[in-house]
Amino acid sequence: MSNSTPPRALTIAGTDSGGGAGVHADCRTFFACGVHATTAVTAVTVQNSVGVSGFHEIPPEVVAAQIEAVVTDIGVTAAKTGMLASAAIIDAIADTCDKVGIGRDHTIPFVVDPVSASMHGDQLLHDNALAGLKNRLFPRASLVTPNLDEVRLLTGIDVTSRDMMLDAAKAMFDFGPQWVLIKAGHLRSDPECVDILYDGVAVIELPGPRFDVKDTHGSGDTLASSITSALAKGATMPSAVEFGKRFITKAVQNAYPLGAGVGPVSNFWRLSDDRF
Ligand SMILES: Nc1ncnc2c1ncn2[C@@H]1O[C@H](COP(=O)(O)OP(=O)(O)OP(=O)(O)O)[C@@H](O)[C@H]1O
Ligand SMILES: Cc1ncc(COP(=O)(O)O)c(N)n1
Repeated sequence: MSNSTPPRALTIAGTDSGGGAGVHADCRTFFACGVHATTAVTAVTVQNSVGVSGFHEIPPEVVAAQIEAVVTDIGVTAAKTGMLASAAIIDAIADTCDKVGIGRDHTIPFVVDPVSASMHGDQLLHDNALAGLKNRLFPRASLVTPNLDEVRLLTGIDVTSRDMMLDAAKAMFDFGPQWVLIKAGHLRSDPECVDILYDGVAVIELPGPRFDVKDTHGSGDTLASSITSALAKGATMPSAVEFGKRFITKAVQNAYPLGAGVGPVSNFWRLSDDRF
């Protein structure tokens, strides 16, 4: 007897030694969603609940080789990016995605989370890499998932109300992705957390409660990797994002304290159980 191969997702991202965000959050989320996790590590961060004190970049050719090794043998049914660190790594990823068939014009859906800094404000992407994100990755993306700080950095739009999120979505859409998801986590004046999904025509609101919690480390990664999990199983973009929104809402609700700083959202809320 042999069992069938499950859906496989690839995360192209940095590690978080504290285990709250990055590759760790992505792999846990893939696992919780019943998806086999594969990785292409871009950088190793020195990180805990208080912040990021440094990182070591992986050579671009090693990042490319990881992607190629995984896709050509294991095959992946969806891929996502997180921390990418440098322009050279972004170039290597874009070239490799074209080579192995990842992206909006290929069969493997590609979620690009334009991570620029940690929630503590520590920079995770060099300033000169923003052009690479815009010119090389966004046009290949099936979905881009900026938070409001990333929207400001990439488009100059300072979103201060729910109405302005559509302006942000339109400006991000002009960079060439198939879909845009604007995340409302940083719109703290809003009593709810309503994210917006846009494809140039449809505007889909993703409503959700706003929980009064301090432990939200890894929320962006967890949302993007739960969406990627649903895409890996063949979901359409609107239903993948609706699934992701349900997943992250429960993950924030079940966030837990860790260390002296900010704890992570729970990627394993679905598995919580009091039995061994
Ligand atoms: N306090 C909250 N209560 C409920 N949902 C939240 C809360 N904060 C963030 N979210 C949700 O979490 C997801 C990630 O949003 P956010 O805007 O915080 O992204 P991010 O800044 O990239 O996350 P990160 O904290 O990893 O940097 C979104 O779906 C958002 O609506
Ligand atoms: C390796 C890595 N990737 C992503 C984040 C962003 O997560 P957060 O905004 O919650 O700090 C991070 N801190 N570290």
